[in-house]
Order: sequence, then C-alpha cells, then structure tokens
Amino acid sequence: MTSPIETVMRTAPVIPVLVIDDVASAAPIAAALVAGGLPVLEVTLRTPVALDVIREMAAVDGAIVGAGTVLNPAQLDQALDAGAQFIVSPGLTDPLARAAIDRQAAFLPGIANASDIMRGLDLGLDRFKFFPAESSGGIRALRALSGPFGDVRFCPTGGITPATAGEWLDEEAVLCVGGSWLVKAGMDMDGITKNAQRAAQLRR
Ligand SMILES: O=C(O)C(=O)C[C@H](O)[C@H](O)COP(=O)(O)O
Repeated sequence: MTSPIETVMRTAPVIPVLVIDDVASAAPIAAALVAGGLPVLEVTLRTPVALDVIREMAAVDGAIVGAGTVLNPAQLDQALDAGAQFIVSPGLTDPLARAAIDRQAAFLPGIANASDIMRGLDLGLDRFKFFPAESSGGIRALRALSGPFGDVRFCPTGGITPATAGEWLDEEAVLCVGGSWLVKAGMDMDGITKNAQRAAQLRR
C-alpha cells in the first residue's frame, strides 16, 4: 500500500521550500505555485507567522500544504492543528518520529547517513528527506546509500538548483526534490508561476 507520505512525494517532482515572513503574501504565493503545476508546498516554521501562513495556504484551491523545520512533538501538533497535511523535519529524532506515527501524520524526516536511515527503518519509516543533499555528498552519496537500502526512497533537499534538479530526479531512489529557489524575496507572482512551470516539467 502506498503510504500517505509517498502519495505526497509522487504528486509533483519539486516541493517548494518556503520561508514566508508576510501572511498577506501567503495565499497569492500558494496560488501562483499551484497555477504553475506545483501543488505540494512546504512552509518552514522558520518565521513567527509560519502557522498563519499554513492556515492561509491550506485554504487555497488545489494546494497540499505541509510544515517544514518541524523539530519536536509540540511543533508537530501546532502544524497539524494549523492544517498541515504533511510534516517535514531536517532530521530524525525518536520523540518526533514516535509522535508523528502516533498522530498518523504523513511524515518526511531528514536523514544524512546510513545510521539515520537505520534508525528510521527501526521505527517503520522508509521515505526520507535527504538533507542537506549536496553538502552530504550529492548524487554519489545517494547512490551509495541506495546500495544497502534499495527499497528506501528520498526527497533530496539542500543545495539543489533548477540546473541540477533534473539529474536528481533521474535517480530511481528519488521520488521528488525540495528547493527554495522557486520563491525568493522580491519575486512577483508571474515569476513564481514561471519558475513552477519549469520545475513541474522536470517530471521523469
Ligand atoms: O528549514 C528546514 O528544515 C529545511 O527544510 C531546510 C531546507 O530544506 C533547505 O534550507 C532548503 O535548501 P535550499 O533549497 O538549498 O535553500
């Protein structure tokens, strides 16, 4: 059976990683990304308004909104209460993983090495964010990890660019990639939609 997080990972080739400071921009940005063909959105809990941003974006037609930078069970619960449909963490801790499993949340924890993956497998998890992807060894590291862990699938994130995303997506172990390049401060909505359109065409 396809797990809820795998369904999210297979929905679009690229997950925009969003750091939004201004709640008023949330719905227009989400709509611009959805219009460009990227409905899966990761709102990082890096700004004080992130939970409000999740609420606003979750109300946008077609958007599948998750929370990123979720570090502990308290943040997990806040994000789920705000309407997050999936939960992303830069790492993997027992308390967070157990809480995510307990809440039946679609959960994408970060891993960077074999030991992280093994802890995840022990908890029953086999879909991971590979973070930080480029500085942890890039595609060569991912291929090496896929040897012993052939059934594990990844969303590499961290250092991925429009120029390299396609190479990552060519890897069998990669279901999608994450990146912050789609939305940067000062971009207008047309620019965001164009970025999304280019990224959406990267599907294998
Ligand atoms: O805050 C978090 O927990 C994260 O999710 C980290 C982000 O995924 C990366 O910072 C995105 O990496 P870039 O695309 O290289 O900017």
